[in-house]
Amino acid sequence: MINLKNVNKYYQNGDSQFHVLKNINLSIDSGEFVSIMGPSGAGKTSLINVLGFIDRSFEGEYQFDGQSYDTIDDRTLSRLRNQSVGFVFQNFKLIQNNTILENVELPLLYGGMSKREAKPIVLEALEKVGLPNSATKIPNELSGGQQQRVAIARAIVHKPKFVLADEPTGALDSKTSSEIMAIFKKLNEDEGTTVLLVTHDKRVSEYGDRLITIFDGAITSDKQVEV
Ligand SMILES: Nc1ncnc2c1ncn2[C@@H]1O[C@H](COP(=O)(O)OP(=O)(O)OP(=O)(O)O)[C@@H](O)[C@H]1O
Repeated sequence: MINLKNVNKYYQNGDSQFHVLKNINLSIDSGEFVSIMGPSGAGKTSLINVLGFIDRSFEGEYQFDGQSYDTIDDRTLSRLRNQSVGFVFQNFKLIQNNTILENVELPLLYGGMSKREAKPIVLEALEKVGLPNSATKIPNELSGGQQQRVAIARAIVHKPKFVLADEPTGALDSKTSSEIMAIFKKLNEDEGTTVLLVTHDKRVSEYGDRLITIFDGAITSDKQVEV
């Protein structure tokens, strides 16, 4: 599904260039659960931004489902992003003035669905993340762990090709982190959801079936995790 070939990325800082992604070659198949670990500044977020069709200013090739997308226009790219990727962030990024239902329905409405059509699909997604009775609440009425469940529901509601989770447990205590990771694991095992997860936390990374380590902009190891 995902195929990065010789990807290099540079940030321009005035006159100097910073080489943030170094010759990245990476293939990820549908259904995988991949953890990406590396120290702060290693380039994890930069890599996620390339993988999630947010950043296209890189050298090399990104083939997605066999197609190279570097020549498509910005509007098509953003449609591809909306349809193909579900994002989960460390700080949830929910819209505080909207209800949980309104937060989770957004990817479906972007895809052209009516609110009436979206509602049962949203309720099913909330059920999957263990929040069956929260649709009319607002994010502030929920705990951090519950808000992250809402963010996961929003990320999966439109059945994207893959979910990108950037430090999804970074703001949570260890018990809540385990609960959140159990949801990702269940989605991966029961629904075949492809999960790409960035974390600093070794215990969190162990939920994945494959562990990629990135150091100084380069992939330094990439291996299946023994069970
Ligand atoms: N827009 C930018 N312009 C210049 N340098 C940047 C920019 N964004 C990131 N960097 C630098 O690139 C390096 C990698 O950043 P990146 O955010 O990808 O790392 P990371 O592994 O995600 O780190 P963290 O775990 O702290 O989030 C860092 O040294 C950072 O300072």
